[in-house]
Amino acid sequence: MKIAIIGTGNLGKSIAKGLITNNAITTLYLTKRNLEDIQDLEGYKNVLLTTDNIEAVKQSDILIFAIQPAHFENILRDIQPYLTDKHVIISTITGFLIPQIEALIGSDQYIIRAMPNTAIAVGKSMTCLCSNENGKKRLKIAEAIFNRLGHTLAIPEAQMQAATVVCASGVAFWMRLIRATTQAAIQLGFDAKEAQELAMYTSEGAANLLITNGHHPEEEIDRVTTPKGCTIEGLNEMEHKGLSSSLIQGMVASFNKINNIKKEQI
Ligand SMILES: NC(=O)C1=CN([C@@H]2O[C@H](COP(=O)(O)OP(=O)(O)OC[C@H]3O[C@@H](n4cnc5c(N)ncnc54)[C@H](OP(=O)(O)O)[C@@H]3O)[C@@H](O)[C@H]2O)C=CC1
Ligand SMILES: O=C(O)[C@@H]1CCC=N1
Repeated sequence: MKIAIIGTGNLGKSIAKGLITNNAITTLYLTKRNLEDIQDLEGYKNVLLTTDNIEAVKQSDILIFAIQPAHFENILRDIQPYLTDKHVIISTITGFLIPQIEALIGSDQYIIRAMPNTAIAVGKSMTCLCSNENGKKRLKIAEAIFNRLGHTLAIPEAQMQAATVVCASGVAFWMRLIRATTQAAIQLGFDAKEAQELAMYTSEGAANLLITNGHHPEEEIDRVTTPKGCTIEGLNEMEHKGLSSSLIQGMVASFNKINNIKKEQI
């Protein structure tokens, strides 16, 4: 597949790493105004770095946009004259709605919104997808790309803001939980490196139990909490201090902020 990533910053570079590692490209154009930060990707076969978005668009079929929301409109205006029927437009931009994209480049384009996360760099992104009417004809292509780089779920566009919080911002939320677990493990006597090892692999194991068994989390919790044991003592203390409540409130705050980003743009 001939893919271009327009805006190779934190997310764009993560997508590029995932695509390169998974051999999911025939050519990969990576664009940004200052190429210094992505020089490390230059040596890979069939990977081309350029500051020229139009050249990348002309040479590619799949266009993945990963610039900041404020830059998207101007870039779409610049590349619009060069779009043809071969192109699939994939936007990862937060809060930029399909009708806004259609207003700039036309509803006859194949437009898909993807919400991946930075774990795409290691082929483990949870990516939500939606499309415009025409884009439904190319949704399978987007699913094929992102399924190689993790797990996908097609959702209505109305749920895209919520998906951003749960999946994209979610990586940061989980990192903080893993970091806090590491700090506790250090206080309980492990050195920092071992503490992080324990935290990372325990969280991986917990997630995999749910993925593999399809159980509800409480079912797995019931298997661990010995009556009058140490697990329930710790778990209840965490809940007295507001663990679940604090997570839920934080995610709702994050969601409200996205709605403001959207308003600021309109
Ligand atoms: N970070 C994340 O985890 C996620 C981000 N997103 C969304 O993805 C988008 C990108 O986020 P993120 O990667 O964090 O942002 P970054 O700021 O890290 O990346 C954006 C990149 O765009 C480049 N850029 C700016 N202007 C242009 C231009 N005219 N042509 C080509 N490239 C340009 C910038 O480089 P330079 O200045 O050198 O041009 C920069 O590296 C955002 O819309 C965000 O909402 C979605 C899901 C997850
Ligand atoms: O924090 C942000 O606004 C972007 C969107 C999701 C992840 N990063």
